[in-house]
Amino acid sequence: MSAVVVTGLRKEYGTVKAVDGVSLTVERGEVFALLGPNGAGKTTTVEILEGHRRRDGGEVSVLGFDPATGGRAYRERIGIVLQEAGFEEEFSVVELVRLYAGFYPRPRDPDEVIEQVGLKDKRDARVRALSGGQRRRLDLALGLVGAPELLFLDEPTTGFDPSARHHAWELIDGLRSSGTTILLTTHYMDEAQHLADRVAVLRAGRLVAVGAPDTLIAAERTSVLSFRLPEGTALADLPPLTGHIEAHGTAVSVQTDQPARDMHALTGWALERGTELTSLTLARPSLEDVYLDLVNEATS
Ligand SMILES: Nc1ncnc2c1ncn2[C@@H]1O[C@H](COP(=O)(O)OP(=O)(O)OP(=O)(O)O)[C@@H](O)[C@H]1O
Repeated sequence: MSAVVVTGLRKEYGTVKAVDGVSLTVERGEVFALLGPNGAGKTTTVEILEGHRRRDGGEVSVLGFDPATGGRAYRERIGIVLQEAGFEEEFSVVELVRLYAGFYPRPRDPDEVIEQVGLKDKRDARVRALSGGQRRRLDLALGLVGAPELLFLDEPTTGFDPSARHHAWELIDGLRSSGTTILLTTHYMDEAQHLADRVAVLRAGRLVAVGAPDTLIAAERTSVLSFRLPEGTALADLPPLTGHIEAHGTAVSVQTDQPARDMHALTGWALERGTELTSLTLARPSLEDVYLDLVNEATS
């Protein structure tokens, strides 16, 4: 059984179609990232799955429950890490994690969770004395302490310093290895590319792509050959290339889906002329390139 099955999901606010017929499936044990520009409908979708918002149409099944009616039995099996959780400021870290542990039937050991999120040094610190990044780690600890089968992570590393981000990525990789299903939202494409088994790109309430990052990259974008025109040569002197050529001054880029052929033509041409192609690179597009293409295409 899949962890999440969504069919034809709809949510409207007045005339705004926040979610407009979204269908997707998240498999058990998968890390699934919802991507999309501000206002695309990510939070609305996730909150409906969490049981925090009512849907206007469509079917939703999460761990076999309808989140709208699943109640406590459902909430005990999921973990939610929100962007801005309001905490009891006077509690210490360990007190708060213990408090949350008490809400679940089979919680994890609070100290183990505190260590896992990298807050061991702050175990007895008051919440009000934590930095922004440390609060986010505490958010994560509170989401994990109930030993959830499915964890919702809303922009889990926003505000983290680079080393804290990498620590969070390792933690999420570790949760995946232990079989936890993770549904996350993020605006960081490198994060999605690193963590997610599959991503879904939402725009204006509709899905514009779903798939493994590598599959989307392979399907949507060509490779890019870049180099500088050798002195004394013009664009017109270049050999025939299969790709699309763009030039800014002497900087040339070729978008090609036949990189070996174009590279061969170009280097053969340069060798024949006895010139060097300085700063020649062949780059595979990143998920960010693909994402920008997808959300921009959808605008036009
Ligand atoms: N409570 C609400 N009342 C009215 N409109 C809302 C409400 N919540 C969201 N919307 C609208 O629904 C659309 C989708 O919003 P949503 O918060 O789901 O987007 P998002 O993809 O999570 O954006 P972000 O990346 O900025 O968090 C937006 O147009 C938003 O203005």
